[in-house]
Amino acid sequence: MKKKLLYIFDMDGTLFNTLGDLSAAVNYALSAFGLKKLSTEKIKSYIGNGSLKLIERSLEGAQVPLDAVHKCYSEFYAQHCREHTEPYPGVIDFLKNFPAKKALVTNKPHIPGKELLKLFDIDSCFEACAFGDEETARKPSAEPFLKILQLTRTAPQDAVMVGDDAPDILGARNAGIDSVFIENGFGKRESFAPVEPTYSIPHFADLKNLKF
Ligand SMILES: O=C(O)COP(=O)(O)O
Repeated sequence: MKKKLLYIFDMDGTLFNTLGDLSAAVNYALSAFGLKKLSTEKIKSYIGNGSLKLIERSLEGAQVPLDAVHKCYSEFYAQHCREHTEPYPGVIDFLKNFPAKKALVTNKPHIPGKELLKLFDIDSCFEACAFGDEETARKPSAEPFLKILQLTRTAPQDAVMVGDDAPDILGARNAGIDSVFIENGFGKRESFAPVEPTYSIPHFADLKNLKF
């Protein structure tokens, strides 16, 4: 297989362990509307398809206004997205030193997304970024991937998506891009079975040893 020229990364569960801050923000919003808090494991299973979907799933059918809870969540998370969040081992080194182009396709909204890139001083590592609240459809649509390929002038066969969840693996497939599944992120293989990722690695730190 040919060397990949462009690595496209997912954010939550791939570059960063954001679970602590995402859970705190979900539970803050649920409590503000008089609802019971959820376990971190439960919230983890609801992450992946953007912040509105995260809140819709977390409401578990409760009769409260979705938009108002989402606003409450988003305001809190924007203020508190840096408290427990850390990059996974090997992430910063790979982004700063691996000799390939890098881009981001995340379903995370741009405000906390950009905040984390700045916090860890990696915003200049990416040639192009697609966030979850932009005009293009979110993963698993092919749209954000096609936008990134166009912006970086890369052919699909020269790119690879690195992600931990169904929207990443399915979105890459929809765009005709190979994928690498990170096994210790937030997602589970069952969520995209019977589709298979092109490659699968236990941890992000294994990425630099992957031979295409
Ligand atoms: O915000 C989400 O729903 C998930 O974000 P991600 O695409 O970076 O995993």
